[in-house]
Amino acid sequence: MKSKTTSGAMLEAMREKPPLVHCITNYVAMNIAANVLLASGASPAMVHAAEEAGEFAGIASALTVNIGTLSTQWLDGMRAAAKAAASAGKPWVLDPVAHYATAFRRQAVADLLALKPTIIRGNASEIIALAGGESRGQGVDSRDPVEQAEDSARRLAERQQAIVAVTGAVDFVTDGARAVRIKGGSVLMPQVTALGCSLTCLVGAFAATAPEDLFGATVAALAIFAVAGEDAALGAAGPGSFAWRFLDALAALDGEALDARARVSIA
Ligand SMILES: Nc1ncnc2c1ncn2[C@@H]1O[C@H](COP(=O)(O)OP(=O)(O)O)[C@@H](O)[C@H]1O
Ligand SMILES: Cc1ncsc1CCOP(=O)(O)O
Ligand SMILES: [Mg+2]
Repeated sequence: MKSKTTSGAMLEAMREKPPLVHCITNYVAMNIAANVLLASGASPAMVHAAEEAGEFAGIASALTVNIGTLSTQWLDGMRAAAKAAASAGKPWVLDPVAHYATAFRRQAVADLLALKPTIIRGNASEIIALAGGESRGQGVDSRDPVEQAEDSARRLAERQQAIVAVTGAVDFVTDGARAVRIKGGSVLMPQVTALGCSLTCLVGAFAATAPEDLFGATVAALAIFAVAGEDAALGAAGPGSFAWRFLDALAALDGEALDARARVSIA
């Protein structure tokens, strides 16, 4: 197997040996997220029941947890899975969808943060609020620019000892010490529901492929979304055709093209 030092090499390694990714995501995202992982080369499994989520996390190579359509039973499954992943030393990714909206979500996210996610991926409003700032988010949608979330992301990464990815027009990734920005994507992406949730699952897939370089894995997932988003926007008539073009664009990208076209810069 080639060394996994670039986003493209990680993509090729994932396709060579598709990782089993345990996704606890929401009802809205389940189908598109599974298709995004398949198009990228990973093997998704959407498993959320409290009775089996802990056991399943022991089988999978990485876990992703998303609170988009939360219930007490789902939360029990998330906690069991996060504990199992953490105790097995497997990476797990948290997507704190609209965590600022209700007391139930705020408490759920506090419980999950205590279980030490290795990576946190959210939009700018979610990351600002998670770091303790005033966010302007409305429901699941961000109303803050990523630039305004960069300091929050750095603080959150230091506090949680985690990698934090903030997405939007220009994405930002930090582990508290290092930071990069990733350009690309399309204005049509926030017009298609659950693309952010799908990206969180894809971060899990890259983390499963390159657990020795979780920062690089996070960047690789965001970079393939950025490049495939640009490709899908060419010729898309609107959000509907963008959505299926995006899956095709993910599947069509190879490692060499990803490395040649990813626009990643040190922040
Ligand atoms: N204005 C934009 N221009 C280009 N890409 C965008 C834009 N807004 C979001 N994206 C991309 O859409 C994907 C989902 O991010 P985002 O919309 O921030 O997440 P969420 O759906 O959780 O709110 C990411 O790949 C991000 O880079
Ligand atoms: C619309 C909606 N409602 C609850 S979860 C969800 C999907 C949110 O997806 P994303 O965070 O990727 O925009
Ligand atoms: Mg989201």
